[in-house]
Amino acid sequence: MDLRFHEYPTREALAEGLATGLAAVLATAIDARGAATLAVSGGSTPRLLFERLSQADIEWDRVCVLLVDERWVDEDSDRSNARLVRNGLLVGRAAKARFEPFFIPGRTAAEAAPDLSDRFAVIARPLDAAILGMGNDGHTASFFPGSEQLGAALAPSDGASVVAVEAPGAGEPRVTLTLPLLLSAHFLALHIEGEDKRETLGLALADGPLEEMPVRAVLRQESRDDLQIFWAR
Ligand SMILES: O=C1O[C@H](COP(=O)(O)O)[C@@H](O)[C@H](O)[C@H]1O
Repeated sequence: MDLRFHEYPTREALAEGLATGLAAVLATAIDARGAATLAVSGGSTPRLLFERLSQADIEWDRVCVLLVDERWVDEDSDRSNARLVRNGLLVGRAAKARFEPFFIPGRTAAEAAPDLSDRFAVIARPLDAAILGMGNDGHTASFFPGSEQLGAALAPSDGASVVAVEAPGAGEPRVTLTLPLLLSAHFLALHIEGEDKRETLGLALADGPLEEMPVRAVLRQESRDDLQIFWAR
């Protein structure tokens, strides 16, 4: 598999390099279609990337930003991925971007998922860029080991673009974009940092059940041997 592995000397250099690449992808989409769609991960890894990307000199008012997954918590929670995006990415030049959060107050993830699926099928097609993260349990987006909904998230029989997910290691209930939608992204990257994540990546690239490390669903896609992996110590 021809995975493209980009190693940077520092996390700052990685953020600069990936932000520059993403800005070019978004600018190209804007030139071609007049609009661009960017799906980003939450968690802790993207903070520096968001800081750099928010300064990119592109037509942000033509960019739609969404998350690849969300923890089903209110935006005033530290666990909210939407909060991270609003505070970290949608500032400076990028404040003009349109953000499409998942969380709907007063509804559970399971209740909201069908409506979100319909809505994001329109919003997210096409995805110009999708940046995935990875947990040391081998999850990516909200594709978690031990989740009853993993099959539906990886191969939705009804063509869903968003599914609700629960898993022992997930903390709270979540929603996630489904794998087919993520794989449709023109530019698809996995952004990981630290020796621990590199070790986890090594395990994920080795033989073993996909269900134990769902990130394998992305790494083993022959149709996406252009997956770009960004890593810094
Ligand atoms: O829960 C999540 O975790 C992963 C990895 O997060 P990190 O803190 O290890 O960077 C993230 O990619 C995902 O979007 C998030 O919901």
